[in-house]
Amino acid sequence: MLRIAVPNKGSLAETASEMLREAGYAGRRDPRALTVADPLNDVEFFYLRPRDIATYVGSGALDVGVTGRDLLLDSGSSAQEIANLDFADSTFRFAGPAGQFAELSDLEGVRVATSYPGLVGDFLSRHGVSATLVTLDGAVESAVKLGVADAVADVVSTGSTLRAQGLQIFGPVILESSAVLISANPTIEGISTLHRRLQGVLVARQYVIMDYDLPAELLEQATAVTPGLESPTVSPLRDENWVAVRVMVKRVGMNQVMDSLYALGARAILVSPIHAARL
Ligand SMILES: Nc1ncnc2c1ncn2[C@@H]1O[C@H](COP(=O)(O)OP(=O)(O)OP(=O)(O)O)[C@@H](O)[C@H]1O
Ligand SMILES: O=P(O)(O)OC[C@H]1O[C@H](OP(=O)(O)OP(=O)(O)O)[C@H](O)[C@@H]1O
Ligand SMILES: [Mg+2]
Repeated sequence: MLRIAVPNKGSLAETASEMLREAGYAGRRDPRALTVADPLNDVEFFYLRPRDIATYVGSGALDVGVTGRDLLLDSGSSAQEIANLDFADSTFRFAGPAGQFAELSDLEGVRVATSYPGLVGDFLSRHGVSATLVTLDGAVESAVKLGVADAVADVVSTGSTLRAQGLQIFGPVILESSAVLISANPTIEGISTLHRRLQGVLVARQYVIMDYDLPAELLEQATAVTPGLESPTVSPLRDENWVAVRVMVKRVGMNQVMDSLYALGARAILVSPIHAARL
């Protein structure tokens, strides 16, 4: 039975559980349950703090888990990233009071507040900067105003939390993060099925099926607009000057693709969602 760690709280929890449900696994009926058995799929879920997941998976106590790339690196765990799950995208950045810091070397000797001392400490030492880390649990952006640090290093998504505290990003990007699937031993039986199922959910979320009718002589030009993942399916129509094309298209930008196809001469352009996929 594959033992899977799932975030129980925070930014990762809801989407992780949603993706697993869409992939056909049992979810939590009781939102406070710590474990859920799913004998039909031969897996058992353990709902844990996202920060702790890399520790459980790295030690081999659990086989595989969902966490953030930033949390994995911060933990120093020996678990490896086996797939990008493409949600909870963020960047990890330094920030300070507007105008006070311009580059990384300005951090020499100052106090930097963070909830990710492992990640930030490694980054600073790799770049030869020595600063004093002030480790906080959260709401790190308040640390400067409250006088316990001179700068911060934290997760940035829209940047509105930083702005609201009068802080400005500076220096290099510490890390581009997102939710990831991790394991200490990716060859464990069952992990590849879980991985493929989650990839299927990502495809179903990111792509649509596009069908259209097209004068046959325009097929090369239309294929340049919608190349598909491998190659479009082309079927004959009763009118032999026309063909029907079926192809996968990225959901983002699909309206521009429809406009381009229409301008080229395609008609009856239809879009349908993908409910599940195995590529
Ligand atoms: N605003 C955000 N946008 C995108 N990802 C985020 C955001 N805040 C945190 N994350 C990501 O969520 C993960 C942290 O999850 P965690 O549950 O520890 O923190 P949280 O969502 O900040 O919850 P809390 O701080 O309330 O415990 C990290 O991988 C981090 O990059
Ligand atoms: O760039 P933004 O879109 O503003 O998002 C970034 C903020 O979101 C997270 O905070 P969270 O709400 O999890 O609170 P926390 O600081 O207590 O972790 C993160 O720690 C940042 O503070
Ligand atoms: Mg947080």
